[in-house]
Amino acid sequence: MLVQVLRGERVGPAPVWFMRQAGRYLPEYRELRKKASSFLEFCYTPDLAVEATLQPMRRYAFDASIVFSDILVVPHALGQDTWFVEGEGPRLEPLSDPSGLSMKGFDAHLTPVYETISRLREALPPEKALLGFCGAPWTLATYMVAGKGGGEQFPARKAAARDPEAFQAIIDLLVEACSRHLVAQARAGADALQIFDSWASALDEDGFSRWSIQAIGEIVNKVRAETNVPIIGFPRGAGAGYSRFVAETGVDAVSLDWSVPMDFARELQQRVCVQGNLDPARLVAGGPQLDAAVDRICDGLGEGPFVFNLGHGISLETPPEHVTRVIRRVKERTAR
Ligand SMILES: Cc1c2[nH]c(c1CCC(=O)O)Cc1[nH]c(c(CCC(=O)O)c1C)Cc1[nH]c(c(CCC(=O)O)c1C)Cc1[nH]c(c(C)c1CCC(=O)O)C2
Repeated sequence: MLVQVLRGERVGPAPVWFMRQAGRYLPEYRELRKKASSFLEFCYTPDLAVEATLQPMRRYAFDASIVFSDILVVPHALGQDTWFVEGEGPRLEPLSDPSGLSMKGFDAHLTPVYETISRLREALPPEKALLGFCGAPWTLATYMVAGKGGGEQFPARKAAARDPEAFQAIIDLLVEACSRHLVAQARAGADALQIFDSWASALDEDGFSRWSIQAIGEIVNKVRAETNVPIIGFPRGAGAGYSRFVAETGVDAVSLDWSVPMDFARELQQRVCVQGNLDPARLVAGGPQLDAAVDRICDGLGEGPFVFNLGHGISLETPPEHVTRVIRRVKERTAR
């Protein structure tokens, strides 16, 4: 069902899944997480990654499942030292010379992710879609250059402005790597793919054209040449830039952050399927304001091709029962 909707059909009730639907807000994940000494080891252990992916599918009536992995497995597979500090987030050895990175050994490094996907495709009922994903080149580059997240991605913006040719070389390598990674996920059994440009918001207009739209457009072309699975783009915080993103990248669907106004979302929906865009803070807070926000999104977008989702990843603080309540409400509100 998710796949038809991403291709532009309107089906009722709307499919629902949540970005980061697996993970630390679930007690069963926190328990499972103890079985690996590091987060990356967890991601590269198919038994654990399969189980973490399935946990929210057992608890909730989600229509789609997203493979448990991380966007930073790509720089790691290219040879950049990458690790996660508990309670802080990702750390990488800041990239000084991209010539140290290479595609050699890339596929072998990521084999556990593909094995996780093929096992998941077998374990999930056929009506539940399985999503593969990658980070967009710009977002990956922000972590690779700075060695961590945060700070409005100043180090990467500075690097791109100072030496665009050198920065382009990093982006080109990432276009190649992300395309390979997405195609391999589709071949392993992913029914749809999402490209997370989580830090698109940090770019000015020229930067957005070159580092987000152009790079993602190239990935879309490369992936389309090899598979026909639908592709969702998520240029988080792109604002008015969402229009050009939709027109120029060729994505099948666009995921909207919570700042996108409803009228604008409906305009975008004339061209592609839209996904979104509940503020994760509303999901944490719960109560009548949550119901009202869910209704507003369903009523505004439910008539066209639409996937209900959050405007960004689920918060750690989310009470699990609020998720049940939202899914039920979306199903009622978008039924026909
Ligand atoms: C920017 C980004 C990252 N990773 C991801 C993005 C893009 C989406 C977004 O913007 O949030 C994507 C991602 N990361 C993870 C998933 C799969 C799980 C799912 O969606 O259900 C997905 C799709 C697991 C994860 N990735 C991470 C965790 C938490 C670590 C742990 O459980 O030990 C999980 C479950 C760690 C991670 N990974 C990353 C950060 C910044 C962090 C630290 C912040 C945090 O802890 O939430 C990089």
